[in-house]
Amino acid sequence: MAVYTHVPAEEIDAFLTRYDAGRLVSAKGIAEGVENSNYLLETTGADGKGHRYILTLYEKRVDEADLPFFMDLLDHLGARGCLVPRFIADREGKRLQQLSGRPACLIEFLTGISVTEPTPGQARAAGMALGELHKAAQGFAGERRNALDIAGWHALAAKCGADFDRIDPGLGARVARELAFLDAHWPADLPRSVIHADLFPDNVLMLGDAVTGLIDFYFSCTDIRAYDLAVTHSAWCFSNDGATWHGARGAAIGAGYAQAHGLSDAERAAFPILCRGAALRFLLTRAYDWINTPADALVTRKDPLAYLRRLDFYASVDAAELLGA
Ligand SMILES: Nc1ncnc2c1ncn2[C@@H]1O[C@H](COP(=O)(O)OP(=O)(O)O)[C@@H](O)[C@H]1O
Ligand SMILES: N[C@@H](CCOP(=O)(O)O)C(=O)O
Repeated sequence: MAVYTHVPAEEIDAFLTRYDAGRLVSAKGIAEGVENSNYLLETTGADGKGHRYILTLYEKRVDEADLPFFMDLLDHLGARGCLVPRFIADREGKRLQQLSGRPACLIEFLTGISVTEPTPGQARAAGMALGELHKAAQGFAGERRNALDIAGWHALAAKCGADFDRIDPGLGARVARELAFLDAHWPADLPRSVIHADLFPDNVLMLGDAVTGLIDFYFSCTDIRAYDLAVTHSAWCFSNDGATWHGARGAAIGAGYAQAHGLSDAERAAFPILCRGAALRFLLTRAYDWINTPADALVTRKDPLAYLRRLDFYASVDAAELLGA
């Protein structure tokens, strides 16, 4: 669940008076998500016809100073046809507010559901949506360093230290070996751009095979563009526990991305290494959370070993296996 800050309905109703959004009809905490507190709001709407919004309160992991980057990025992408939610400005033009002591924003609600077992058709649509996002991101002037780059992985691994082996005996040594491999082989000259960096199925809203929204840009940053495809591949092409590889989804994601954006020979050749990096990144953040989240916390911890299984798979295959011939 992800409602860390509980906001009384009266306070949300008063908050809404700053906007042309109507009066509050209902506010429901959203269980999905792990980073922020999210509410689904129903209001009477400025026109009395009823309207839905997302209210997000930013918790400790999102730095308030980064919010203008995310807001400008979504404006840029939205203006170029990407289905992304806009941050809504109040009557004074302010998009960032304070609510219950937290930075808070009112955000456009997008329809659609997140799939849990994507079909190849849905994987293809996700690959296309990522390619279109990368195309639309061209010309975006904002930049944000990826805190979870290779240096960030080293820092996280150091913080986990001896605790890795409490998760799985030998995990610390496996992570150290992988970091050494990636230090030696991480590509230095692939094209970089703004990337989403967390395009998991729960961050893609769909109706059937059609993408209706891309959400949760709070990890977006500037990094190797094809690394974003590797992150998406790692999230969409396996069973949740990482034990089963779905090759048809991999080929579909690759085909969708190639159609919408294109993938160079150099990006394709580096793809298995980029996937190893992606798998290690999520293994590390999940391991850190596993170690540091009390077992009785309200948020559900995600299994780091599901990403160790992906990592082992990526270390054993080539690009043709991952993306189709
Ligand atoms: N703009 C939106 N439109 C519709 N639903 C949304 C929107 N933003 C968030 N949600 C819902 O809230 C959930 C959590 O949002 P998310 O941004 O992934 O949270 P977190 O940053 O805490 O991981 C999503 O899985 C989705 O169900
Ligand atoms: N996608 C990450 C965790 C981040 O959660 P999100 O709800 O912000 O996508 C993972 O699965 O480890």
